[in-house]
Amino acid sequence: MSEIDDLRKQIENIDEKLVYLLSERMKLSGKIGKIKQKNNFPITDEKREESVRLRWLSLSQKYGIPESMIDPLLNLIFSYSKIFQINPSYIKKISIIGYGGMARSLISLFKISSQEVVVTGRDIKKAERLASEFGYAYMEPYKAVEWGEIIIITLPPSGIVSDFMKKLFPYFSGKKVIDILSTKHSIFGFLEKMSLENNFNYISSHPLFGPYLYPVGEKIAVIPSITFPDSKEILDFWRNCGLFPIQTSLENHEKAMAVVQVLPHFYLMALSKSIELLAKELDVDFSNFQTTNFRDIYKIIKRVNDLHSVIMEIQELNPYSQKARELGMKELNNLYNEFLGEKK
Ligand SMILES: C=C(O[C@@H]1C=C(C(=O)O)C=C[C@H]1O)C(=O)O
Repeated sequence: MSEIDDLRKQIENIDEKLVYLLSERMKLSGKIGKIKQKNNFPITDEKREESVRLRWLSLSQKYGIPESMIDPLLNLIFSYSKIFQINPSYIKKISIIGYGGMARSLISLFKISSQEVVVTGRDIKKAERLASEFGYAYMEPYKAVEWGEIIIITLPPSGIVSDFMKKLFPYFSGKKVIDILSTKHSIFGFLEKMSLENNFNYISSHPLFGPYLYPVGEKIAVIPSITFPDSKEILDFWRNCGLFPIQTSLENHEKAMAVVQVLPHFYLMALSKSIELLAKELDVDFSNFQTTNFRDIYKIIKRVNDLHSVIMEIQELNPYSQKARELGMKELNNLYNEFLGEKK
């Protein structure tokens, strides 16, 4: 056996141990998941994740492994560890109207929590493609609505008030209906009215995460309406699928979104543009000089740019947007003047 073959054999032995240890770690995580479920604790424990991360960092120093390996490895381990903590205790029939990124994200969650799902929408091809990605089926709109116990509308505001939906609402009678918009302001009132007129139970939800796969342990805001005042069933439903639901009111939700979405997006859009302009004006190619902080910020900027239409929708529709932007401008100006003052 050549020396390389011998070393490769040793690597294979270690790989087997690594995979075995990963499976043992996942089993322990699953046990913790059962205890959390019994006590209604959230799956994600950020404090614990931070302390695990710090421990890994100090171990990486001890054993001479580059620190930069730790974050990507641990992020992957945490997300799969949390998948092992989902213990669905019941199965629901869920009809998804729409086939965008958030529909995909939620369907991935329904898949790993063993829920029954059909996908529907105006474009049969797109709905079929999304459904089959997870081994689910397409159903035509009226049938899907009739089949589902829970109807989740994942359309943008313009889709919710469209003729397509207006024709569909009469078939919603007796169903539990959820929208997932980031800005509820005008649409909440519209859907509440539709639910009164068409005799369905409307409860709004807002996933507090982006359109990525398997968002286990993430939070989702739940806002009851007149036709679905007791949110317990839907809080339970989201918990059963691996999310951490937070009940709130329409007003409180919009205020919170002004703080966590409107203001940061506003700054990030301006930052994105200013970075581009400054580099042009200074005539510098900075791509080889990205610091770790800059790389992280740039990743976020890229995500914000990728979600441009949703982000503009939030800026437009959130009732506290103008206030958030005014305050943001004022603070930027104050900071600017402070630096001017220091120079004098
Ligand atoms: C396993 C747990 O659940 C989650 C997964 C963690 C892990 O894989 O180490 C840590 C914290 C939690 O977000 C736990 O709470 O300990």
